[in-house]
Amino acid sequence: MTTETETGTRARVSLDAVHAGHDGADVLCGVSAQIRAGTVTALVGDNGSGKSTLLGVLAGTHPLRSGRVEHRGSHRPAFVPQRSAVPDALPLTVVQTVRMGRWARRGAWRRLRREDHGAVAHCLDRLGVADLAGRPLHALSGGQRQRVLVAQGLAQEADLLLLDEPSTGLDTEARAAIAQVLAEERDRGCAVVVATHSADEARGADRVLRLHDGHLTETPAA
Ligand SMILES: Nc1ncnc2c1ncn2[C@@H]1O[C@H](COP(=O)(O)OP(=O)(O)OP(=O)(O)O)[C@@H](O)[C@H]1O
Repeated sequence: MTTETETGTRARVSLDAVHAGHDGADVLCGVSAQIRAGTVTALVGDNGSGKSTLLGVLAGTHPLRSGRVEHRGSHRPAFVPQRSAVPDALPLTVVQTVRMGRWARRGAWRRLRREDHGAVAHCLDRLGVADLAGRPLHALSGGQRQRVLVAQGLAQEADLLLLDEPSTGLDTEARAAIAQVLAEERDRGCAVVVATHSADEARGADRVLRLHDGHLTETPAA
């Protein structure tokens, strides 16, 4: 049986000498890392340094040129994309968007159960968007839509949660709400990786990894 302590120290995902990129050019040049359960890792680096590419590799959606990625979780990773990566005109309401997060557990288009609806309501509540549940996504502000995407990620109840700049463009209250839910996810044993340009978000993490010139280095968390 796995104890709490072991859960807290086990790697949810390991990267070994990963090379990956776009259009023939390597963006990640031999990246190795272990992401442990029950931690928040901030992924920092300049624009174009490869943070989104690395999140795609961790999610298992971006192809490797060489190296290895090993997942040890029991569910598919949850990935919360940058708001700009999601079309503004998706014909979905807020609650429908968050319900899609449950498909990771039930299978796409399957009938959701009472517990799924409960989980969706809880996630809407945690991100402060319950009162927007019936609104179409395209009728939301950018910050509201960003919170809905995070709620969709939470609804997956994954053991590896990857977020691409979730706090960009958010007001102070929304940033604090996201910091709070990420800490809660960590406390339930989830491995959280958050790409960020925010010094505050990096300061709140257990660990900070910096991408530069295709290489990943650990920087002290302030
Ligand atoms: N679809 C793509 N096709 C070609 N090149 C790409 C593609 N996506 C990213 N790149 C290139 O890969 C490199 C890394 O991009 P990536 O989006 O991973 O960086 P990032 O650190 O997330 O950047 P930002 O902080 O601006 O979001 C950049 O040089 C970028 O131009």
